[in-house]
Formats: sequence, C-alpha cells, structure tokens
Amino acid sequence: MNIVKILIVEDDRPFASMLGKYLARNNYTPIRAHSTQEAKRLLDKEEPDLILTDVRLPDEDGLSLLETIKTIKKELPVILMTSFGQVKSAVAAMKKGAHEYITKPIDHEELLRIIEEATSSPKPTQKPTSTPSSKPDFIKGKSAAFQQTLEQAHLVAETDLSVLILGESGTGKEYLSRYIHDHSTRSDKPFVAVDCGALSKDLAGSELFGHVKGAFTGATSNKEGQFSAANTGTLFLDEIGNLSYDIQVQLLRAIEERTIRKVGDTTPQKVDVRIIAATNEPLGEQTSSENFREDLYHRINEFQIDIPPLRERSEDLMDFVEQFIQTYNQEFGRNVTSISPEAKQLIKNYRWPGNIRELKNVIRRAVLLEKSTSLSPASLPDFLSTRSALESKADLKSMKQNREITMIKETLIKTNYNKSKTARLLNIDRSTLYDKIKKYDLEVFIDQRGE
Ligand SMILES: Nc1ncnc2c1ncn2[C@@H]1O[C@H](COP(=O)(O)OP(=O)(O)OP(=O)(O)O)[C@@H](O)[C@H]1O
Repeated sequence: MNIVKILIVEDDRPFASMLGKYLARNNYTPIRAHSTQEAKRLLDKEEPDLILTDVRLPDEDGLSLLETIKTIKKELPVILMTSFGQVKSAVAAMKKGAHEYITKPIDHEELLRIIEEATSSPKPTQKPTSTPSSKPDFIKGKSAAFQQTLEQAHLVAETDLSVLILGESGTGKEYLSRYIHDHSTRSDKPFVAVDCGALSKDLAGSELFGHVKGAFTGATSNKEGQFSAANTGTLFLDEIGNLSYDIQVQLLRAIEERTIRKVGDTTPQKVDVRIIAATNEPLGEQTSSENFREDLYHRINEFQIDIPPLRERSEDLMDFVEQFIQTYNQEFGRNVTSISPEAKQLIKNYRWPGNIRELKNVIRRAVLLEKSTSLSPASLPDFLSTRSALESKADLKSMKQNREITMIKETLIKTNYNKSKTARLLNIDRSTLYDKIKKYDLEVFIDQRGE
C-alpha cells in the first residue's frame, strides 16, 4: 500500500494533534508543523505528498505558504482550512492554485474525500470556487436488520432527543448520526463530529468548551470549542466512553443547563446543541464499573439505536460492494463493471470484523489493483482467501486456526490495532502475537488501518 505523507500546518496544537491521529487512523502518515517556517523546513526534509494548512498562522498566513509552494513544487496539492467568514481567503486560495478548501469545523468524511481525490487523480489546474462538496452517499441496503435501524433513525430525527448509537467499530455510527442530522430540523445548521477517543485528557475541556487567553500554558489566544461550533446544530461525540470523569461532569452540566464555560472563564455561555453520542463498548457495563457516570449515561441515552454488524446484514453486502466499486472506478479512472463468482464468494464468506470501513478499504485496494473489467480474487487481500481456504477444511486443526485468526482480528480492532494491548488481552506475549500475525498473513489486515 502506498504511503501518503500529509503535512498539517496548524498552530492550534490540540487540533493539529487530533487531526493527525484521525489521518493516521485512516492510513495516512501525518507530519505536523506549527508555523510556515517550520512547514518550509519540513517540505524539503520530509517531501510530503499533500499539504493541509490553516489560513491563519502565527508568522505568515497560509496563503503566502501556498504561493511559496506553488513556485517550488507546483504539483503538490494544498488544501486550506478556513473558518466561516473567510470566504474571501478561500476564493483567493483557489485562484492561487489550492486544490480545495475546507471550512472549519472540519467534516472528517469530507476531508478524507478531498484528500483521496487530491492524492489519487491527476490534478485539475483550476477547480470551481463555489460550493464545498456534497454530503456523502448513504447506502440504505435492504436487510430487515438495517431497515429497522433506519426507521428508528427517522423517528428520532424529528425530535430533539439525545441519541446514543451503539455498534462495533466501522459499522457506520458517524454516518448514521450525520443521516439523523440531515433528516432533522437542524439540517441546515452545523454538524460537528468529535472523536473523544483522540482527545488528550488535558486538552479535552478546551477542545469541547473552548478556552480564554492565558487559561493554561500555550493558550495564547481565545479559542471557541466544538460546542460553540455546533451551536444551533448537532454535536456528534464518538467514542464517548473515553471521556475522563471531570469532562463527563462538565458535559452533563452543558447538556442539562444548556450552558458552557470556557476553560479559564467563569461566565456561562448559552448553547443550543443536539447531542448524538456513539460507542462501540456498552456504556452500561462501564457505569457499573464506575468508569462512566450513570446520570450522564441516562441523559445521552434518551433514545438508543443499535447498528448491526456487517456480518448480520448479508443482504446488504453486495450493495455496498457495488457502490464502492463505482466510487473507486471514478476516483482511480478504472472500469470494473462486474465481480467474478469466485471473488464474490470470498467476499461473502468473510466475517468482516472491521465492518463497512474494512469492506470499503478492501474494495478500494481491489479496484486500484484490478487490471480487467471483472473484479478477481487476485485483487483481494490474501486474508480473505486464507480464511476461506481454512474453512473449506473441516478438520479440527483448521477450525482452531480459524477461530484464532478471528479472535486476533477482533482484538486488534478493539484495541485500535495496538499490538501490545492485543497481546495482553489475548494473554500471549508480543513475540507470539507477531509470529501469529506472520503465520496467518495478517499484515495486510493491519495495513488497512495503520497503527
Ligand atoms: N450507510 C453507509 N453508506 C455508505 N458508506 C457507509 C455507510 N456507513 C458507513 N459507511 C462507510 O464506512 C466507514 C465507517 O463509517 P463510520 O466512520 O461512520 O463508522 P463508525 O462506526 O463511526 O466507526 P468507529 O467506531 O471506528 O468510529 C465510513 O468511512 C463510510 O465510508
């Protein structure tokens, strides 16, 4: 798999760090600079494939950085991050050759789409300056299990109830929350997604509620938090179980009193935000172990929606495959028009522990590799066939191995591909885990997500 290096130029360190972690989780290699000077140094040293820069930076602004880059590395795509109200800068940026601009608060899905487009296709010299990209295509499928989920989503969308979405990693919790927002009366207002799992303990308060200048070392200016960014709209809190106890207290107050206080400030600020939270670990269990406050749990769980794992939506599987093939045909300029029966069988036999995200990654890679018009097993990663080959043998040894592969994969996903944690949970040492990863050819599986 190609390594795509992205240089993030952003002086807001917590935000840069969050963005970096998000890109790393999506198989990119982030590098961070906090000023244009630092960015210029890293341009030569690191040779990034793409630049993602803020417009406002402490030394020069992102537009001058863009100009410099266009004179030395004309082909290097630059994406600017602008705030609402900086439309003029955005238009100027497009004229100066920026690949695209994206408005803060960043819509993560949109960012990924723009990055994928910028790094995989030949660059158009000029792009329309007007509207930011449209919303992602939401695949509804036809399985009874998901139709029920959708029905609940429609029902709750019409209300202002807080929603808790439960589902394994990659089942589409963020996608569904966006869908609920799009079908609510707040649809023309901001939708802001926060990955609570990527927030550091120290900076989570500032990220969510904002801070005032001087509130802590490094707080060189006032900053609005994600609550303010989502005001009048919807705030999606992913991996909510990761919030510290202190932040849980503040969050509860923000939801109940509809007011927030910035870090370092005592003045309450009114906010009107609809909360949708998500978790892939049952919070009920965490409340009994006192990791998660029970009062907050009940407050965010006014309505619960469960998303079934992909393996329980077998009727939807090929809908996703076909749609993803179309998407990547367009993106990579391929012409895959069918799927060979063998490839179809491999896709159907696999358990998809990483759910829709894993499927999407597998199809992206397959479309990129496929030379003919029919998707063949050769373009699919080995781990799909390893498992099926083992499955076809009904002996005890193969069945044991099969179970072992599944457990390793599921634990890797659970620990966000952290091998030390995985080994600990599986009660084996790291070297045994490495041996098994090698033996079962699981490197490709791990590459889907990166560490
Ligand atoms: N209904 C859908 N239609 C099209 N694509 C989808 C749908 N649901 C999910 N996806 C795809 O699957 C990927 C994972 O979705 P999403 O990020 O919403 O999952 P998640 O459950 O929030 O994951 P995590 O638990 O890791 O945060 C997305 O990038 C999206 O492309």
